[in-house]
Amino acid sequence: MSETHIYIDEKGYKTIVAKPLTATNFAIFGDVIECNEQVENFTINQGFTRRFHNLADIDVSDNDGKAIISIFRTIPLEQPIRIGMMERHPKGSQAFIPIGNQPYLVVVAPKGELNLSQIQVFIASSDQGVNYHKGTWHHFCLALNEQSDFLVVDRCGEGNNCDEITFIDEQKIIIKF
Ligand SMILES: NC(=O)N[C@@H](O)C(=O)O
Ligand code: NI
Repeated sequence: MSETHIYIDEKGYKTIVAKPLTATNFAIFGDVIECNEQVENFTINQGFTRRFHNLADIDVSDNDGKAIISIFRTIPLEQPIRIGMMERHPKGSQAFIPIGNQPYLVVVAPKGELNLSQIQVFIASSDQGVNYHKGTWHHFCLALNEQSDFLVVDRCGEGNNCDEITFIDEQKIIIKF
């Protein structure tokens, strides 16, 4: 990825404009969990259910880890939201599936050494979940508009599974959408 997504706004602040979340534009970061005709789907349960099959790669087995399900009840940050941290989970994937009806923000950067110029921001609909692949840099869960619940599937196990980087003021990035 060459071009940066960051520009300097009229007040001199680093700024990123959020883009709509699609499986294609999120592919290097992880999976988008949604029902659409592009994913494998078939009817089950005597035709009363359509199964949208195998939507995300849940990768939690490092160091005998296991998958757990939690609910993150999240309140929105004050706007304009200014990104001041990024984290990654080196031992496992982490999936967020919205339970309510609100959109939310997804802030990511590619695995490896964190490169601030490669941060991307997506706005996800309440019909879309995301699964961060192991090592994908991301901001912690970002609700929009109102308190929102997310069903979270991630790893429980031995060893550190959360590397966090806090930005100095000049590195912080405002999100516009
Ligand atoms: N700390 C924690 O469990 N949450 C973060 O990993 C997050 O991505 O929200
Ligand atoms: Ni996380």
